[in-house]
Amino acid sequence: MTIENYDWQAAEDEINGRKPEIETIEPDDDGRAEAGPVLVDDAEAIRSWKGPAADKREAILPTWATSRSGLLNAATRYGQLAAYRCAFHAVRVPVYGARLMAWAPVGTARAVGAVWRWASDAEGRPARADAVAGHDWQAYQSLARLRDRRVRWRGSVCACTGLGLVALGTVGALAAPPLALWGAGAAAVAALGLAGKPADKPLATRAVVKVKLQPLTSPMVERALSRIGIAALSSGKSEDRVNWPSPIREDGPGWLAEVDLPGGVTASDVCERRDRLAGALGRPLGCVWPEGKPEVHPGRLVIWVGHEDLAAAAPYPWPLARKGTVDLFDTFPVGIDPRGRVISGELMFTNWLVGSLPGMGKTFLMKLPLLAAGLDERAEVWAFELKGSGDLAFTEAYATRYASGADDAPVKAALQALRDLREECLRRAEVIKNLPRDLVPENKVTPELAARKDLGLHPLVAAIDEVQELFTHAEYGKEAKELAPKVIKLGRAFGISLVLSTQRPDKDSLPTGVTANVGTRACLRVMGQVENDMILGTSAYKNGTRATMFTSRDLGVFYLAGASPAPQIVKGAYVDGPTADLVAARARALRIARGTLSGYAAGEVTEADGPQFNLLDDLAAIWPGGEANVWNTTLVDRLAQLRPAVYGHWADLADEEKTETLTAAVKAYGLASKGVSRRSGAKQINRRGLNRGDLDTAREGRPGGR
Ligand SMILES: Nc1ncnc2c1ncn2[C@@H]1O[C@H](COP(=O)(O)OP(=O)(O)OP(=O)(O)O)[C@@H](O)[C@H]1O
Repeated sequence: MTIENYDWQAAEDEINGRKPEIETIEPDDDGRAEAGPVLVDDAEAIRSWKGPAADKREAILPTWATSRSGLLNAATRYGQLAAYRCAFHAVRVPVYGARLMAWAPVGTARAVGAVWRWASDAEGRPARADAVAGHDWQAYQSLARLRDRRVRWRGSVCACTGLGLVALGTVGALAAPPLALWGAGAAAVAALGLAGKPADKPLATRAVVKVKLQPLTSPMVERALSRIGIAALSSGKSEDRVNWPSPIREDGPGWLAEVDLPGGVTASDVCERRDRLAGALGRPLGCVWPEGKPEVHPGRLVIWVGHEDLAAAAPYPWPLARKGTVDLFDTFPVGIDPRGRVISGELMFTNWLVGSLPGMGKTFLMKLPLLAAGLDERAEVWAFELKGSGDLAFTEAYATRYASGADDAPVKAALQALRDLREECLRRAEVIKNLPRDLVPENKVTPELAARKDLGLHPLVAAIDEVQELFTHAEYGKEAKELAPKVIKLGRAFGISLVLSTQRPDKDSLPTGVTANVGTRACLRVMGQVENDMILGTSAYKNGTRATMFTSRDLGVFYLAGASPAPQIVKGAYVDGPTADLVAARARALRIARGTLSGYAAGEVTEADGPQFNLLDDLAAIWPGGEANVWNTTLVDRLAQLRPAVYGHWADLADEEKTETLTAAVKAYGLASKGVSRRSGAKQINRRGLNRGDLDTAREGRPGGR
C-alpha cells in the first residue's frame, strides 16, 4: 500500500477503539519493551512521515504535441476537416447563388426603403408628432426647420450618389472586361440577397454538425467500474475505492483516465470486461480501451476513451505505400494505436509470429513486414503462402523464392526453405566467426556487413503464411517442427528473420520452440487464453494482454508484443491488393537498380519451387525464328505467354522496365544485353536486346550443360 492509499481513519479507529488485531512485537527477554506491545503501524509516525517524496511531474505538452507523428495526425485531422468543408460548400455554390437571387428583390426593397427613410428624416417623425400632440408649436417649428435642412442635404447626397453610380455603371459597362462586370454584378446580387435574407434562414447549409461529446469525468469512471461485476469495485467500502494518481486529461482524439485499483483487483480483471466497461460508460465498444501499466504495478489501470469508434474508423493507410524506402536495421510503421500514435516494428534481430482467428487480418498484417523487406533493396525475401489464395502474390515481383498453393508442393518448398535457412545460418556463423573482431563486436550482422555483397550477410526475410499447414503435415511436419526453432534461435543474429502466421495457435500446430523464441508477436482476435498465450507468450493473459477482448468488428486490430517494452494495441496499416502491387513494383525496381533481383522474381526457378525449367531454355524456346538479335521487350512478351505463372507479371511493365528486368535476369547467367537497332517505319530505333549466339554460348557454358 502506498502512503496516499493509507486509510488513516481505519487505522485510528483500530488503535483507539477496538482491540488492535494487528501484528505486534513481543517484549524482549531483557524487559526493554515493558511499556506494552509496539504497533508496527504507528499512525502518528506514518502521519508525520516526511519523505523521501517522489515528485510526479505532469507533462508540459499533451502527448500528441510531443511527437512528429502526433502533430502530423492533428494537422491532418484539421486539414481534412477544412478540405471537407470547402468541398461541401463548393458543390452547393449554385444552391447558394439561387437563394441569393431569390432574396435579392427583397434586399433591393429593403435598401431602397432604408435610403428613403434616411433621406426623408423618418427618425424625426415621432418627435414632430409628439410636438403636434402636445400643441407645442414652437418645438414643432424648430423640428420642421431641422427636417427641411436635413431633407435638402440628404436629398442632395442621394441624388449625387445615384448619379455617380449611374455614371460608374455606364462607364463600367462600356470599358470594364466582362469578367469584372460579372463579378461586380454577382457581388451586387450577393449583397442585395444577403440584405433580403429572412432572419430565420441561413444562406449556407452546415457542413459539419458538432456532436457535443460528453467529457469523461472521474465519477463516471468510478460508477462504470463499480458496475462491471468485480465485487471489490462495487462493495462501496472506503478501502475499495479507486485512487487517482493523475487527473483525467485529453490525449489525442479521446480522454485518458489512470486509476489505481483497490488491493486484489488487477488491470487485467478490468480489461477482460471491456465490453461491460464500455456499456457502463455508455460508449461504443470500439471507443473504450482499458490497459494495464504493469511497469508501475499490476493494479494500475489506464482507460483511454476515444471520440471515435476504432472499428468504424477509416483504415489507416501505410505511410510507405506511395513513396519511401526502408532500412531494415531501423523500424518501419505497422499501424497506429487507439490514440492515433504511429506504432513501428522491426525485422532485424527478431522473428515474427502472427496469429488469430480466421478472417481477422493476419494476411494483411503479414504484408507489412514483407513489403518493408521489399523496400530495403539489400534484403532477400522468401514467401510461402500455404492457403493457396495468392494473398502474398505481390511478392512475386521481388521475392527470391515464392510458392503458393493448398497442395503439397508449396509445403515442401517451405520445408526446403527451412532446411536451406538452417544451412545458411551455419554458413553465416562461419563467415562472422572468421571476420576480424572489430568488424563484428557483438557477433551480429551490422549494416556495414549487410551492405557488402561478397559476404552474403544481407537481411533474409522468410515468411510462411498459414504455417500450421507445414507443422501439421503428415510427411514434412516433424522435420519442420525441429528446424523452425533452430532457425529462429540461430538466424536472428545473422540477419535471418522468420515471419510466421497461423490461424490455429495450439500445441500441435505450433511447436513450443517457436512460441518460446520469437521476438515479435502480433495477436489479432483469438477465442481463449491458450491461443492468446501461444501467440503472445506465457502469462500474457494473466498479465492483462488479452487479445480475447477484441471483437469480430476489430479487423486488423492486434496486440503487438516485443516491439516495445510493453505490449501495445495496434490498428494495422491497411494495404489493399493494388497498393501492395505498387509497392512491390517499387521493391522490384530498387533491386533491379542495385542488381539484387534474384531467384523467382528474376525468372530462375528452383527444383523445390516446382518442375525444373530455366530462363535460358525458355528464351531459346520463344526465340523468333531466323532472328539474330531481338529486343528485350519482344522477348519478355513472349516469355509471359509461354509461362504466365512465372513471367506473367513482366508483361505489365513499361517497355523500359521490361528491358531492365530481362537484362538483370540474364546477367545472373553471364549473358549481357546489347543495343539492337531496328527500323520501324521511317525511323531507326535502338533498344537493348539479346543476341542468339550469346544465348547459345551461355546455355552451353551453364553448369550442367544443355
Ligand atoms: N488493418 C486493417 N484495417 C482495416 N481492415 C482490415 C485490416 N486488416 C484486415 N482487414 C480486413 O479484414 C479482412 C480479412 O483480412 P485477412 O484476409 O488478412 O484475414 P486473415 O486472418 O488472413 O483470414 P484467413 O485466416 O481466412 O486467411 C480483409 O478483407 C480486410 O477487409
